[in-house]
This record gives sequence, structure tokens and C-alpha cells, in this order.
Amino acid sequence: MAERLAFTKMHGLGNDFMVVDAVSRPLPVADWLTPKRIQGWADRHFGIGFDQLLLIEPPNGTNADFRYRVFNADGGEVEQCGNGARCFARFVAERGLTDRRDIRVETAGGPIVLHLTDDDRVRVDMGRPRFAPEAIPFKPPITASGSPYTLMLSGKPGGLDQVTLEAVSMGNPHAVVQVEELGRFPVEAVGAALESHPAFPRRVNVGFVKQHRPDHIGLRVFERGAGETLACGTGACAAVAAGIHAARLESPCRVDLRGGALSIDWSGRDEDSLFMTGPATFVFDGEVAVDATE
Ligand SMILES: N[C@H](CCC[C@H](N)C(=O)O)C(=O)O
Repeated sequence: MAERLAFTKMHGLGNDFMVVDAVSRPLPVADWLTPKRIQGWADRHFGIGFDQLLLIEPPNGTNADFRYRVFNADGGEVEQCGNGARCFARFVAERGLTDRRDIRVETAGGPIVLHLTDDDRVRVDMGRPRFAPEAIPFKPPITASGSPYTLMLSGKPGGLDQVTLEAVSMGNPHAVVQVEELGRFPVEAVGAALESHPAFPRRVNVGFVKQHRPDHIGLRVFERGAGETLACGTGACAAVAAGIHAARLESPCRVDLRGGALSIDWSGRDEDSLFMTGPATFVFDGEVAVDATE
């Protein structure tokens, strides 16, 4: 007889998630959330369909309120998910797992703090952006004299034989590429080429930015382990951090993604946290059979 796993489908601006609560009901996570099973559930035709699976656990020995783990559609566990953090906050608040309005969370990419605003949005302290190549991790070309970096591309993806980018860590790795026109840019081809580029030992999320004004950008993101998504929270944070770091952008900055808009603010001082504010949406509750023989 197969076990049943309860989950909640949520999204942040169309970046969608399977949310699993392992606080109310402890789960045999290692046995159940295998990469193969996550890949199957992520499939939009044969499974539930999502960009990431978010696992909510009790804190792991720190003074945090919860631990939050993120798995991409390809089954790999990663450090951070910005849109997922907002969905996490609304889930734990509205399902009675906490009565706090400021929620401290452990993540593999470092601690974050989630604040529930009065209009059902969530403001997330995403921690400090990091630009040092070793923090990304990123191996710049030996000829590079610093950011922005020019990487050669093999096979001319999207007709390009090189690309200029900035590299930022928001706990997870991001490459930020400035483009003239987002609608027609070959995001799939260039994003896939950069995601697996040898300069990024742990692969990378790739953001393509069109700057409209110093406080307003458009962004498309080809995500590590998920492909192009309708929105990427850490991608929006990385794009604005790179722009402020390079004195192109100012704070607060509006980021228009395919699924909607986020507001990002950061002082530009390395020691200060960057903040992201945006919505989180419940879609449905469901359950799925966990067949031990799979
Ligand atoms: N694909 C990302 C994880 C999800 C990030 C994204 N969904 C967000 O909202 O930040 C990575 O491999 O680091």
C-alpha cells in the first residue's frame, strides 16, 4: 500500500512550487525526496509540475524558527530561492506553524528573515550580496582584469561566440548579462550555454537585464536546474545588486519579470543586507502517492 504525501502548490509571480510541510508531520525525507522522484513530480505532463520543491523542517540546532530546503526540478538540492521564501512565509503563517510576523529561517545559503506585511506581501532580508569570484563560485578567465567578465561560448549559442557578465552570489550563484532587447534575446540558447559553462563549477542561474531607468529594469532568468522561469527572486536580487555595485542602478529598484514585479532595495554597502518585497500565492492542496518501489 503506497504512502501518501500531502503538499501545497504555491507560486511567486508564476515561479511555482510544491511545498512540503515536514514540521506538522515528520517525513522520511531521504527515502521519499529522491532526485528521481522529485524530477518525476516536477514534470508538467506526467507529474504535479513545478520549478522547485520547498521542504519546511524544524530548525537544525540554531535559534531560527524553521529550516527551509530547496530542490530544483532536476532533483538537485540548492542553497536559496527568493520567490520560494515568500511562499514559505505565507505558508507557515496561514497554516498555523507560527504566529510570528518576523520569521527567522535557516537555509543552505545562509540565514534569512521573512517579514509578513499587512497587504499579504512578504519582505525578505536576503542577506548580503557577494561579488568575490570564490564566493559565487566563479573561475574568471585568466585574462580578466575584473568585473564585468567576458566569457567565450562554444558552438555560437544564439549566434554569440562570447558574452559579458557580472557574477553575484545571493547564497546561490548568478550571472547577470545586460541586453538591449529582452523579447527577442535567445535566452534559452545563451542561458543553457552559461548554466553549464566550466567557469561556474556549481553551474549558475543566468539573468538577462534590460535597464529602463536607474530605478527600473526588465529581467528574464534562465534558472540552474529549471530552465527559464516566469520569475526568479534571487535573480532579481542579483541583477539589482550587480547594478548598484556598478553604480548603474539605485535603490529601491523595480524589477519587471515575465510573471510580475518585485521591489529590491540595498544600500550598496557590502556589510548591509539586500531586501526583496513581493507577493506569494496559494494555488491548491493535494497529495501524491509515494511508491516505495519507485
Ligand atoms: N534555480 C535556483 C533555485 C531557485 C531560485 C529561484 N526560483 C528564486 O526565486 O530565487 C538555483 O539553482 O540556485
